[in-house]
Amino acid sequence: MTLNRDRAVVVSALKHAAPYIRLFKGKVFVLKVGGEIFADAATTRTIMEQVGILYQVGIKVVLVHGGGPQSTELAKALGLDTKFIDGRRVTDGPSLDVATMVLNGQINTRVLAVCRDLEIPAVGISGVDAGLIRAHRRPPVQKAGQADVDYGFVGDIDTVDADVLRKQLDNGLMPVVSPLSCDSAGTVLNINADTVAAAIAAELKAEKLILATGAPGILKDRNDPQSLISYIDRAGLRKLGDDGHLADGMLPKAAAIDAAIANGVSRVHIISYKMPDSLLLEVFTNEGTGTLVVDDIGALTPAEQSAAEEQS
Ligand SMILES: Nc1ncnc2c1ncn2[C@@H]1O[C@H](COP(=O)(O)OP(=O)(O)O)[C@@H](O)[C@H]1O
Ligand SMILES: CC(=O)N[C@@H](CCC(=O)OP(=O)(O)O)C(=O)O
Repeated sequence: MTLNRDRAVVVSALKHAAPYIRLFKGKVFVLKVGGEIFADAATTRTIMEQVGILYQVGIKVVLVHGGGPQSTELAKALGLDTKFIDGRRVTDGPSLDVATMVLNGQINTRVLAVCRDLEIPAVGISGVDAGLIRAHRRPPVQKAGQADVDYGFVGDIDTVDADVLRKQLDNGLMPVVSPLSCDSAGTVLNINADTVAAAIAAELKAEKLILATGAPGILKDRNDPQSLISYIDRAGLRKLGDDGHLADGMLPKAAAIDAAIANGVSRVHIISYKMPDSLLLEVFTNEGTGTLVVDDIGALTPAEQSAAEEQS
């Protein structure tokens, strides 16, 4: 009896997923996974198993990883100070070495090793490889009433060469991208991983940009995990920022989301890796678990619109 019920559940789940598989087969998804997720072998495996399913059903996945907490940890072990301003790391020479070791070394390799075990044919790459990301060093930023902020070796993106990734995707490989980048003279630059993922998603004209993080999604009140916003549009997200509801790592994330949508990515999802199966639920069901950001709430499907109305 239980066996029959289990079989029925499996068959029903597959039937429900079938339209989404049909819709997304061959489409490009850019998935950014925050470094916190890779701090633990079990959470790493959980997210990568879900990535493996996306890959197996024919979605062309580009995985961009972070590594912020690990860079902070290594800097501390080396006796280096860490400073973030508006969610971006102030990166002096020694901090850049740390970021290089952590992002291109530790985290990228860790993800590739799990992919080997899961039989996902993944290739490690960073913004420095070929001409993937061309950036320039961010000039000192002026802040009203304060001294200029020099972020050091932090880059702002000029161009993304999507062909570097397309060649891999077209050959059935899954690029695993470290956000480290460089300028045309070969100066290595540190760039926030959400910023990199958004620029890549825009250049690849991705179907979706998915940001997996530790927060449940975008919160109306950042101290209240129950205040999750399920749907929001660009104007709403900007207002949230203007009203002071976004801080720390959510600042570059919100800027990246805004840039991705402005450049043609129609759906950006923020999901929590702490929610079981959040990636699969977001992709293969109509009821996501995190926040969906679109250009204009009016552009949502009727089912999504009624859910958005219920929420407001
Ligand atoms: N309104 C908000 N909603 C959700 N998270 C927020 C908000 N404002 C600030 N945050 C902070 O932003 C963090 C997410 O950014 P970050 O830690 O940089 O994640 P990641 O490393 O995954 O990119 C959350 O864990 C939370 O502390
Ligand atoms: C300039 C800047 O802030 N770069 C980030 C790059 C890594 C990153 O974004 O990692 P998470 O996604 O885990 O936060 C940093 O050094 O922390």
